Amino acid sequence: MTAVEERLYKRIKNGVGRAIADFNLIEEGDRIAVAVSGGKDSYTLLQMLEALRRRAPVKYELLALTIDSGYPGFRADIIAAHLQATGVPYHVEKTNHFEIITEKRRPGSSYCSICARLKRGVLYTLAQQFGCNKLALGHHLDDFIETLLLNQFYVGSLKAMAPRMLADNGATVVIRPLVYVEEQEIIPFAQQSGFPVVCCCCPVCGTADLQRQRMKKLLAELERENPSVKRSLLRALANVQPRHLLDRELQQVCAVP
Ligand SMILES: Nc1ncnc2c1ncn2[C@@H]1O[C@H](COP(=O)(O)OP(=O)(O)OP(=O)(O)O)[C@@H](O)[C@H]1O
Repeated sequence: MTAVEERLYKRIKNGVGRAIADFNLIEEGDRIAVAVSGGKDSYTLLQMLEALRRRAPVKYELLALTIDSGYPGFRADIIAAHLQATGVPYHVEKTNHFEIITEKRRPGSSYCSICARLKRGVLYTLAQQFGCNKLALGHHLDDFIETLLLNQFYVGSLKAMAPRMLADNGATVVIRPLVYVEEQEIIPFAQQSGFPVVCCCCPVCGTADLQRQRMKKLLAELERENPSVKRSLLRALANVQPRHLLDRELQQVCAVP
């Protein structure tokens, strides 16, 4: 590793360590399922959690989980070979999601959201089946703030993502240890690490989610004027001033007598 590569590796690892500490993401005895899609983010997540595990005073175990949704051309074998090489135990689950979505999707409904919902359900089930109390997902800082903006611009709600939350199944704790890591750190890291990134091969791969693309573009424009705009938006999520919002339920909580 060159000095520059080493610095990037340490910066990402420190960011993950900080998130773990700030949000109590990992505790003694945890068995964590790491959702690995074959994309740069979840490969990075797995590498960081495994590097930290080897030195952590807290004992925890990892299991990598990959869902093969059945899209023709999806190279689950490439992911499996990589996971095998990392030494982390893993499981690849083949599903018939492609068939289900093709048959059941109503015209106009979002392909990505149905696909993500189906995958999430299987990930929760598998985590429980394999005795994992937590599920780690590869969402990073940009995902958090793009979601924050999307919800404000298009949904009318003030919410982003949770770094730690109890899943709908009431049993699995979902964690997002890359919350402090920017996508522009992950891209060169994935390249320098030689991760075998594979395409999900779904029919809308790379063309979907135009609103998210719009947010990315907007943030890139703003960043040219203010290079710390993304960090500022992330800080805003940790610095909520309920008295200066319009939510009437919150107003009752903070009501001035
Ligand atoms: N097929 C899959 N198998 C296992 N986990 C998945 C799969 N698809 C998505 N995930 C999990 O959900 C997270 C968010 O999914 P999304 O499709 O938004 O991926 P992404 O932002 O492109 O990230 P990545 O680079 O890891 O694919 C991923 O980082 C990963 O942890």
